[in-house]
Amino acid sequence: MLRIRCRQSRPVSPPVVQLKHLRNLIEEEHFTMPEMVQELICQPGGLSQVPSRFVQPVEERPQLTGSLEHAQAGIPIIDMKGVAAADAQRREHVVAEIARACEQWGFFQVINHGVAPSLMEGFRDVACEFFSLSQQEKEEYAVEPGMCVGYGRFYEASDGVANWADNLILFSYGDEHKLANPCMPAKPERFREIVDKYGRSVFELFILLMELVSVGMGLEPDAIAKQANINRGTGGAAIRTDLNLYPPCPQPDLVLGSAPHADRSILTVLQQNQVSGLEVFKDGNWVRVPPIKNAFVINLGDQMQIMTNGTYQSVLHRAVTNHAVERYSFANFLVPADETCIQPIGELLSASSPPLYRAVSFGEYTGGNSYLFKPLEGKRRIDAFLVSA
Ligand SMILES: O=C(O)CCC(=O)C(=O)O
Ligand SMILES: [Fe+2]
Repeated sequence: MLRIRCRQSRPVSPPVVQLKHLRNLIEEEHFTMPEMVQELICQPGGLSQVPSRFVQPVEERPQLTGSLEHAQAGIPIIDMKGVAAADAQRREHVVAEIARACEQWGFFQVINHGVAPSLMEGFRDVACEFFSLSQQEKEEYAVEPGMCVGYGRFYEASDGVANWADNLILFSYGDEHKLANPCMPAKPERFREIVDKYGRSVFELFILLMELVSVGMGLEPDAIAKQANINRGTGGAAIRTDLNLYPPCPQPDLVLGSAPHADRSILTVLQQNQVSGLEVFKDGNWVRVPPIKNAFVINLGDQMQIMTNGTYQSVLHRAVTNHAVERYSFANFLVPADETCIQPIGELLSASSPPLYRAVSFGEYTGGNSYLFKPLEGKRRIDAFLVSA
């Protein structure tokens, strides 16, 4: 595993000024330099206490031992081997397993999913190499005003509690897939090439997953993709990829790497390194998702909950940190074009099963990505789109 290099801290350094844009976007009244966590922990003499802006209120703090007790509670692990081939029996079996996982968990892991292990490893390597660049080099790709991609601290809440995480956000597939975007790192050397390959391969997995979920609901294989207007290469659908770095934390029981949230995507496909930290809220407990090498963690996003008219739910999850070693996660979010209208699939509706959610364009749903910079109004945005709301 690549280690993060600590650089000398730089009390005043011109490149950091670029991060001022972040602050403009979050409209803080008082200017406080958003410092990357990676820099924070590299202070001379080390960091023994986390700054107060990272400290969660008591009720939100992770019960790290409690979470571990539930570690074996069993997020389903589904072997997708052979499912893309013409083996009807195998496909039926996997469809049933996915349907059960969607119903009971909203989360599952997949192995033998079709994305080559060497490509997953290549992606992990370039992502870790990016975070190992000097602060100055990384900040060449700092988020720009009005943009939702680049290097920064996207979920830094202006009046909430900050996540113990640094992020690099990019589009790895689709019309928005701008390899030429100035915020798309050109370093390390193979970064763009690997992101491009990875994005294409993960997109194929998304298509396959949507088919299997559709069939499991008794729908045509393309029902979900059609409803969300997801097509290969056209239509504005995209994969947004968040590269999350959670540096080791001196007080992991006080902070969260990622505060509880549900994803706003259709589906999320996440790769994590061999350090656990992802937790899913299930029956009142936080359940740890154990890392499995070259597996993907799949979860249903809010758009899936709307399209399935609530049959499947997007589930709250969070990331916790630890004091010993950095954790990485790379989350790919399948998102429709902003103008795509998301609504419950007609075939799932009847007189006894009326639409629970109103039709909403994805752009309206995300509110122009303002959620990247503002604290959540409650954890479940989806509730605002209930017909009864
Ligand atoms: O780090 C993780 O495992 C979770 C990240 C996550 O939930 C997200 O990026 O939406
Ligand atoms: Fe998430």
